[in-house]
Amino acid sequence: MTILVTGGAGYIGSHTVAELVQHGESVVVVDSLQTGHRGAVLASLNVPLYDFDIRDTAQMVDVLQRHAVDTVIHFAANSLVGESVQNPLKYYDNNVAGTAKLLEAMVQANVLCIVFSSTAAVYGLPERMPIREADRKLPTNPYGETKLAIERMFHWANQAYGLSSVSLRYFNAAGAHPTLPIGEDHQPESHLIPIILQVALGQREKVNIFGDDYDTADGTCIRDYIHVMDLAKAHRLAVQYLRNGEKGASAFNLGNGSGFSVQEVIDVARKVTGHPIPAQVSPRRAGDPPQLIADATEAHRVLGWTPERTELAEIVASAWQWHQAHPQGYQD
Ligand SMILES: NC(=O)c1ccc[n+]([C@@H]2O[C@H](COP(=O)([O-])OP(=O)(O)OC[C@H]3O[C@@H](n4cnc5c(N)ncnc54)[C@H](O)[C@@H]3O)[C@@H](O)[C@H]2O)c1
Ligand SMILES: O=c1ccn([C@@H]2O[C@H](COP(=O)(O)OP(=O)(O)O[C@H]3O[C@H](CO)[C@@H](O)[C@H](O)[C@H]3O)[C@@H](O)[C@H]2O)c(=O)[nH]1
Repeated sequence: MTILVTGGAGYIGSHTVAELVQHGESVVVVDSLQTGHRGAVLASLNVPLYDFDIRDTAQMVDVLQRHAVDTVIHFAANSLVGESVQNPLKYYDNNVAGTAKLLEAMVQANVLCIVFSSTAAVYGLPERMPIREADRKLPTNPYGETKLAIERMFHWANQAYGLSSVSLRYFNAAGAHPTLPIGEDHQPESHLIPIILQVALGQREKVNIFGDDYDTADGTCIRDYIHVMDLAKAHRLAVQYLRNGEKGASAFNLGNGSGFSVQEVIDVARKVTGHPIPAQVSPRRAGDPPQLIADATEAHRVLGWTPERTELAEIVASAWQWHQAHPQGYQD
């Protein structure tokens, strides 16, 4: 039994590949390398990397059959909120049409289990905190909208083709692998923690705080930061859940259940790095909800998932270790 990982050369995908390999799984990666890195896959030994687009149905069917794949983990997507507002069709094409093409290949190859990278962005402006899976979903940007459309696609594909799926709604991924040389390298970087650490490395002058007039204790946005290796573990458990014969289309939040403001993240990073990390308040970023905190009780109850690296200082220190060792990222 082999697991095919789309987007396995990307940030969360590569950590999940490493986790699977370390647990004795046979893994194959399909990644167009549009934002991923060959080196991120090379770090996990003996994992074949096929460099093609998930919309190439013929190649996908061939790889699914050749490697006797039983489950797909699907990370491949575009995922920049701001870009999705500027260019929504790119997101509908790569995320929604891309997933439709992937499912077409899976149905042809009779591979009927998928674990999917969904997001807290499906909720939009949440009706209550912490957020539960059944809460209202009204995305505030095309990125979240495409992820929600894909979740709905799984529902209908279940009815029509018997596809079983688990959608994992991540909150804010951060941190890096504790031993292998893999970590976060997005070009350009838009995520808060790596940006803060680039300031500590002297690569940026300061961090911009996007708004300090939100209705939160210190006025800055609150997020639920979750270590990338805890996300990786959840994918391994979700595959197990499907292999145990679970049918249908389920969805789980993945977060620590505690929120930290942008200001608090900067303060923690100052302690971890020993750098003053200059910060300045700038205007709000369009589409940012004030607060996103997960209720991940269901992932614990159903998948048996318990995050292990829950302290924010530990998560920031893990990212800091990677950025110090790889100040220019993968350099590919
Ligand atoms: N980073 C986060 O905090 C976060 C939070 C919630 C959800 N997600 C979701 O998790 C997934 C992974 O995020 P990431 O931060 O690791 O992103 P990433 O950009 O590092 O990884 C995505 C990978 O998919 C590949 N890819 C994209 N389109 C492809 C295509 N058409 N065919 C083949 N390969 C393709 C890219 O080359 C890249 O390697 C995404 O689906 C994203 O929407 C991320
Ligand atoms: O230079 C920066 C960058 C970010 N922020 C703020 O920091 C917080 C976190 O931002 P970021 O790291 O960009 O993450 P999010 O926008 O919360 O989005 C992430 O988390 C979402 C789920 O919560 C996922 O859907 C997205 O894919 C993922 O990028 C937000 O309040 C931002 O406004 C700043 O103040 N300054």
